[in-house]
Amino acid sequence: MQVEVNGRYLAQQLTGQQRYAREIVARLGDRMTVIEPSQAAVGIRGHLWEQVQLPRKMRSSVLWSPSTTGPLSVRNQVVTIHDCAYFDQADCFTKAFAAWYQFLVPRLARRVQRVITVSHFSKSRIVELCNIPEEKIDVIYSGVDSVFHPYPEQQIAQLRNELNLPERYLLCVGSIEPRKNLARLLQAWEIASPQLPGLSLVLAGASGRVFNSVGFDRGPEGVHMAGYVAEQQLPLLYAGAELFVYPSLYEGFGLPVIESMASGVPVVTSSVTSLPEVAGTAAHLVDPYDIESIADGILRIANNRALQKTMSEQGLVHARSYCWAETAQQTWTSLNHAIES
Ligand SMILES: CC(=O)N[C@H]1[C@@H](O[C@@H]2[C@H](O)[C@H](OP(=O)(O)O)[C@@H](O)[C@H](O)[C@H]2O)O[C@H](CO)[C@@H](O)[C@@H]1O
Ligand SMILES: O=c1ccn([C@@H]2O[C@H](COP(=O)(O)OP(=O)(O)O)[C@@H](O)[C@H]2O)c(=O)[nH]1
Repeated sequence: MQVEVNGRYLAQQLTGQQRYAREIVARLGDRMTVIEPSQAAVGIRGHLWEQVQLPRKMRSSVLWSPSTTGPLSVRNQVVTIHDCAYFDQADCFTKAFAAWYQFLVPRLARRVQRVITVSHFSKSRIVELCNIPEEKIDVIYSGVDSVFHPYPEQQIAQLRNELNLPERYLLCVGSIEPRKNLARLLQAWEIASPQLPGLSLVLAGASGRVFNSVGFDRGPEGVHMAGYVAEQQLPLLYAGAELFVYPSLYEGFGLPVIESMASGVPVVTSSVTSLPEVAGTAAHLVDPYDIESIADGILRIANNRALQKTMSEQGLVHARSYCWAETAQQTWTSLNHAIES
């Protein structure tokens, strides 16, 4: 049995949802046919393609939509809904994006055969906001690519040269958008940085059409905005960091947390939404709405080499429980469950 895949993700920049789709398709490719849109199918054109052209291109009986949206006319479908941020954090997105997702996703969730999601936190929000029974949803954790691991200093130094990075840095990776809480991170950095001589903060990620403003254009002094970092460079960027700081307000999973743990870097992240579930006991958790709490988390770890080493070891062990091959296997089981029903 071949499953057809909604390939709208192929026309989008690689962030969390697109990485998820790509990693699973790479492992189940022999059993899947990806229906590809044209490269121009982004934004509204992408949604039109998904609703109108994609159903016409389908041949087999089951469609998997891996990135939260899918065609409403196709009932024989499994959709992976990553989060409900367009409801719970609607202000972080443009009005049009939030309104369309609020209209589309609950209807889609009710129509399709099964729903997959990436954390128990997201499952609870989908049950409530999309009004579907919890038995219809499979929770399947995302994985981490084997390219994320500790690297020798020589290779990291080469990347620092290429990207013109500071010698010693704390890192945050994520789109430049309000949900990632960068404005509070910068305020916390202002409090913490005088006690961290020689350390800079590096922010990696791009802004996007669908997000509201984060409230600043340039990072203040001591903050290096690296822009979108190509995936070939990302493993070294993580591995070179002394600490990963990710005080996000809302995640469905939070791939960068596991990517940095797999890179051997200690993590400070938020105590809300999916992040405590995904980070387990291997990260230091802070209140993302409290600037002092973020600054305190940074200082506790950045100033303590012994704690950094312990957290790095704990993170490396914890990250091993997230594996794309396992994610793909469980996804196939869920798809088969839908096919059989
Ligand atoms: C970085 C970020 O916050 N991503 C969110 C966002 O995803 C964007 C969305 O899927 C866009 O889709 P569309 O073509 O329908 O406008 C993509 O273009 C962007 O590349 C994505 O970043 O919203 C998702 C839904 O809440 C969320 O899961 C994802 O983390
Ligand atoms: O400059 C960047 C910023 C992010 N990413 C990748 O984009 C994904 C972001 O994951 P997240 O779960 O934060 O997804 P989002 O909420 O941004 O969609 C991660 O796999 C990152 O490695 C990347 O390749 N380059």
